[in-house]
Amino acid sequence: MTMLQQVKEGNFLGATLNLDIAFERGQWKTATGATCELLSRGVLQITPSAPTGEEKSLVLSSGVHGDETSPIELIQRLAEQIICGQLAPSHRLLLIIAHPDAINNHTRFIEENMNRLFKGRNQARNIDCVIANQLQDAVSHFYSGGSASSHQRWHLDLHCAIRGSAHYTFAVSPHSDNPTRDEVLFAFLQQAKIEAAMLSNTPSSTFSWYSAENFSAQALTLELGRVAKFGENDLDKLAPFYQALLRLVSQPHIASQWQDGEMVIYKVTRTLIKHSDDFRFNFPNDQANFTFFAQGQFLAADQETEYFALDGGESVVFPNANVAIGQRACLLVKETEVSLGEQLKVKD
Ligand SMILES: O=C(O)CCC(=O)N[C@@H](CCC(=O)O)C(=O)O
Ligand SMILES: [Zn+2]
Repeated sequence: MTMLQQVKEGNFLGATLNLDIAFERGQWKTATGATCELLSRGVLQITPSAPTGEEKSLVLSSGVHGDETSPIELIQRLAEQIICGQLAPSHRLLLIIAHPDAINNHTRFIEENMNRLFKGRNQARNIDCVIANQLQDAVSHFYSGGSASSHQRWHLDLHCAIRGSAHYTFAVSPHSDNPTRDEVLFAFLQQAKIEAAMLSNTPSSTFSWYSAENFSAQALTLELGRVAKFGENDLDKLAPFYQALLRLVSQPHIASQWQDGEMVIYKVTRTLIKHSDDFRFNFPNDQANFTFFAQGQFLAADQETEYFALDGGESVVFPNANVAIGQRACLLVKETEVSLGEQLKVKD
């Protein structure tokens, strides 16, 4: 079967991962009248049957890290429902299974962490850089074809965490000076029963940051449970998220009111960067995300620099001493109150 035949039968994932079959571009209509366009391997654009120009342009990406499989399974499920005519989208969608080589390799990346390669054009020194460049182009092209309002541009980049976590699901809102924290985005998180959200305080070079910074998109990295192999994910635990996603995709509008108090909000207080191979944490490698350290507790050391928890204590997220030098070794966060309004803002 050709790639296009497989995708038209609903097997977006199988066709994407089979590197023995050549990529084939193609366009077709589903039974609900939606138009599907396979733009490149793992990149499927869907246009609703009667676009008004006011609908959302929604990027849903998975597989930026090859070993984070539950989001990939969810994107396959969504693609299949749309392709097979069981779900009629009300919005423009760009469904992405990002890194077939890393997925086939069952690893986070091949040579470089792709989710640090979205700050602009990369020199094509390896497959991770080549794909990151292609994805930047795909997203840029997709947003240029949608509504003029940046509030209608959304990007949910779906991941899962390497370690256990006090919050099974949580969101990372990238930092941008653009208004990318609309109330309706956080209302969606609550409808999806996402347990916590972290508000970043400095720019990063992640895929969600790319869309927020360059296109003012309502963009988030979403952590959906814990890394497991294909077939071993407990997708029932992600059912509230998937049901909310189906409503987001299929309904013209979702309820926009954010209810204070139903989701724990953290602000990022510090990003610890690994400056040398001597970087080490003063806690075990498998320390759970959001573990709290009281003020003054020794957290980490890097050559002569020592890091201690600051005033009121801090919680650690994504600790990883094995990252490349110059990259983020962890985030330190603190629970915070936010003010309600059109945009979520940290109360200082
Ligand atoms: O569990 C971990 O340590 C990593 C999970 C993961 O891949 N997280 C993303 C977060 C991106 C962001 O900060 O928006 C990553 O590290 O790339
Ligand atoms: Zn990830």
